[in-house]
Amino acid sequence: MWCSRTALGRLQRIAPCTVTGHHRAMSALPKVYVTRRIPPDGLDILRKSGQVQFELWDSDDPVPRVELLNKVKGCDGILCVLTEKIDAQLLDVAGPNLKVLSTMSVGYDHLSLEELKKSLLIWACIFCRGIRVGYTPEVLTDAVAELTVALLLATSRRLIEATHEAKTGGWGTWRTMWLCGHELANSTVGILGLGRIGVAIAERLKPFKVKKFIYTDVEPRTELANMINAEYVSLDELAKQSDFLAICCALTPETHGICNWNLFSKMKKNAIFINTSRGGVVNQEDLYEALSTGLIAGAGLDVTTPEPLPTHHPLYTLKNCVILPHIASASYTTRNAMSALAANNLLAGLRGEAMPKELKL
Ligand SMILES: O=C(O)C(=O)CO
Repeated sequence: MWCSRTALGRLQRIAPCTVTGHHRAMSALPKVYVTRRIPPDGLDILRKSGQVQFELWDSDDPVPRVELLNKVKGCDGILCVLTEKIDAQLLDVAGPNLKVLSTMSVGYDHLSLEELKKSLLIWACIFCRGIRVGYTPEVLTDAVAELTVALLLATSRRLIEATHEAKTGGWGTWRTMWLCGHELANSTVGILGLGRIGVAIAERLKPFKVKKFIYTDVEPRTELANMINAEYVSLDELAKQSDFLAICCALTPETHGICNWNLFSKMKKNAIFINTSRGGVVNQEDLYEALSTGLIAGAGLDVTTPEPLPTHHPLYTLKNCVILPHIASASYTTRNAMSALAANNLLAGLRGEAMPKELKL
């Protein structure tokens, strides 16, 4: 149901699905479905715009797929988060009104880009979906880089193990080699996938007296690399030379499972592997083998496959594996900035204007 604000009080009681919108000439306003309770800045922008009537899945948990498919029918715009799979089925159900998809994320591996731009043959007519896509790069770079450094230090200096020992009586006396880790001073830091986030990580690590930054990507990224004085190397060399390896690449068919036995077996025994990109770039069985056999020293993962990683997963049993629940961008400032940018992308797209951050399809 699509309603005016006057009906909002009544409808809010049937949470988590809340209806809201603008009550003047409601039927004329574009219809938008927001697939999650997004941070307040973005919601305020949508509410105050007077430009759309929107319905929101007012919950911290993902909207069930059946509900999602039901709610997107006839929508002009969708604002989603990274847990929603935007595929052919959803786009078919949404129908030809859908003009804009705005995701509150920098990653877009949950969107089927091919389907978004596809032409379809319906009743002998060529119908081009031509859906424009907004996303949220840059606003989360600082938060993700900061968390990556925190995770790297927590893993390399064994902070989680250490607090556990202190709390559970393992702290006997000061011991010469107890809980020793690996330090950044004089190290080589490797970056797999050099973009804004990789540069921001390197800038933060430099004051720790890192000796050398190296990176690999599909091709040299000279301008970005010059900002951090990083050398372009092959994937093999990256594995061989890195004392710390930060994974910063997008998940694509080419990077799916790229961190596998082949990579781990070339890495140094003292190497620390850090992933804050997407779980799908890692072969987790191979990582488990590498960590449990001492092939590499440790891993810090903010992302896994699946998410959430089930509590019985073998990676949790390893002391040298620190697992976080996908929180790299989770600062109040950043999540609000992401929601505001997602809202502004959506509104600009619906007005037929250039979006502040539009994905080139
Ligand atoms: O924006 C993204 O892609 C995320 O993973 C959230 O941090």
